[in-house]
Amino acid sequence: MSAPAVEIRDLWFKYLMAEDWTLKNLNLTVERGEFVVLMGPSGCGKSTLMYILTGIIPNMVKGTIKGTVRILGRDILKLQPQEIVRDVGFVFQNPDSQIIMPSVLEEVIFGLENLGLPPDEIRERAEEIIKYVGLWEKKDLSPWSLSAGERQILAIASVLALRPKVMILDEPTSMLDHRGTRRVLDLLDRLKRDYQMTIIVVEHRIEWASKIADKIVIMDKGEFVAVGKPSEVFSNYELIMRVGVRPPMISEVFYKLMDKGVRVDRIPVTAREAVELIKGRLSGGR
Ligand SMILES: Nc1ncnc2c1ncn2[C@@H]1O[C@H](COP(=O)(O)OP(=O)(O)OP(=O)(O)O)[C@@H](O)[C@H]1O
Repeated sequence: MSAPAVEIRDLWFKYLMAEDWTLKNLNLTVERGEFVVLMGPSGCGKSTLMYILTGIIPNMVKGTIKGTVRILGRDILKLQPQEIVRDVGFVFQNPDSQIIMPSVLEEVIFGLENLGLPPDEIRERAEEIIKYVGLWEKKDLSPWSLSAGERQILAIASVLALRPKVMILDEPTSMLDHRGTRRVLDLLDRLKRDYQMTIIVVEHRIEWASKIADKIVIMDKGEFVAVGKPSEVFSNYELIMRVGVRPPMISEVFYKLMDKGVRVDRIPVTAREAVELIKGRLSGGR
């Protein structure tokens, strides 16, 4: 039986100069092909966890770590960054921090050159991925002539070209306008559909997350306080309110109905689920 995509066991982390633990006793299993959305208030430790999953901690940022983190069965706390990038792709909040080459095509080629592939194969792979993400018309342009959303798509394409088995994205839409956000989220939808890639993304767009996520992980003060399907996590009204994560709008409507004394069998997380619930109730009442 193959190992899960990610296994985090009893993970604790404290930054070098910090007094308190930033991550406290984290445990999580992400199966291959799962789409996980990580949420939580600012400063709760989301980026810190992403840095551990990608090897930035402990290779570039130091601190005290306890516990184990296995990706595809390998203990990544013991691996060098170049060994980790074989399996794990990382996309930062700010796409501009990853761009260095003068054209879109060269940018994607640049990352592939480190893999030691024959030049023809590098070009083929780069062209294929640029077409897939919809930047073909712009392949010869400077990355700096693209919109911020397109630059983030380019950053994702450069990582995808390396064919990672696990993609980690830390708030990839936080610097984008509505249109840029839409493009990035649509691309993540397609990656899930077309490649069943294991994806862990920090993202606050709750309506989108509720539709796409296999698993939602809610973090608060360095701990995982809820892990489960969107419907399980958002049905926990008290917890959602305590942590201060905004639930899907449709869930909020049903919380309010509950407050008014209406019997609610289950909290829906999408409009479609709500329609089914209401339809069931109306036809049952006839
Ligand atoms: N290099 C560092 N040294 C010491 N403390 C740090 C360091 N980097 C982050 N922290 C602290 O660790 C805690 C968690 O930060 P982190 O960036 O992981 O949170 P986050 O949930 O990603 O926040 P945000 O949503 O605002 O990006 C914060 O209290 C932060 O101040």
